[in-house]
Amino acid sequence: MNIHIFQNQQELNEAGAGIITSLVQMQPKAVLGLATGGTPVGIYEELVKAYEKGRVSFKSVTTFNLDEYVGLPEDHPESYHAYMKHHLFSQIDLPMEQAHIPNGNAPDSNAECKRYNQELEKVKQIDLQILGLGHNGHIGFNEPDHSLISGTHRVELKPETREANARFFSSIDEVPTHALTMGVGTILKAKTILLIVRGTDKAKIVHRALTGPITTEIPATLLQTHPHLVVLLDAEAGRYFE
Ligand SMILES: O=P(O)(O)OC[C@H]1O[C@](O)(CO)[C@@H](O)[C@@H]1O
Repeated sequence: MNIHIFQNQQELNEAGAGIITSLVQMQPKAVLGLATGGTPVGIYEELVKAYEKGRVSFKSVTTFNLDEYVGLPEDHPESYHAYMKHHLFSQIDLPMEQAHIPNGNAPDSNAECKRYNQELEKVKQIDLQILGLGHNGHIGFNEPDHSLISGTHRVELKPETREANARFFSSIDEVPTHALTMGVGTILKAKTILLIVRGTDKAKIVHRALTGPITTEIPATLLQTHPHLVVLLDAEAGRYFE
C-alpha cells in the first residue's frame, strides 16, 4: 500500500489526475472504474484541463461507474448519470457507448445487476478503480454488514449514508433509500485501486480502514488485501498517519 499525504487540495487533485492521465497515455484502451460524490470532483476538473491542453484523449477508454441511486430519473441533477455528464463526460472525448453506469431506473434491479456484471465480464479487468470512502467505511455503496456481496447488487442505504448525502439534496427525504452498486469482489479485482479521502471527518475511518482488523463491518478494510492500493489523503484525513 502506498499512502501519499498532501498539504493542499490542488496538489492532491493534480496527483490524482496525473495517475489517471499517465495510465491513459501509456494505455489508450485503459478501463477506468469511476466514483462519484464530493471526493473526486477536483480530480475530474484536472482531467478535463489535461484533455483541453491536448495531453490526453479518452476516445479509446472504457469506463465503469461504481454505483447509481435507485429511482432517481437519469436527468435528476443528483443522479450519478447527471453527475458524470456534468463533471466529466460532457467535457472530454469519451464516446458515450464506452461509458457504463448501472441503470437505477431499470424495472427489474436483479436483471440490471446481472446485465452490469456481464458488461464487466466483457473487459478482462478494470485497470484503475477510483474510490472514495463513506463515513461508515463503505466503498461504492457497499455498506457495513455481516457479509458482503461480490458482484453488482441492490443495497439499502444506511441512515448515516443518506444523512451524509443529504447535503446534495434539498431535504433528506429526497435522498433515495436504495442504490445499485458494484460489489467488493469486482472492486478488488481491479489491477490498481486509487483511494482518495479528504477531510477531518474521515480521518479516523480511513486510519481504521487501512490499519485495523479486516471486517465486513468496515468494507474498506478489505482494501488492505489488495496488492496495488494507492491512497491519496489530504492533511486533514491523513492526520493519524503522521
Ligand atoms: O465523496 P463523498 O461525497 O464524501 O462520498 C463518499 C463515497 O460515497 C459515495 O457517495 C457512494 O458511492 C461515493 O460516491 C463516494 O465515493
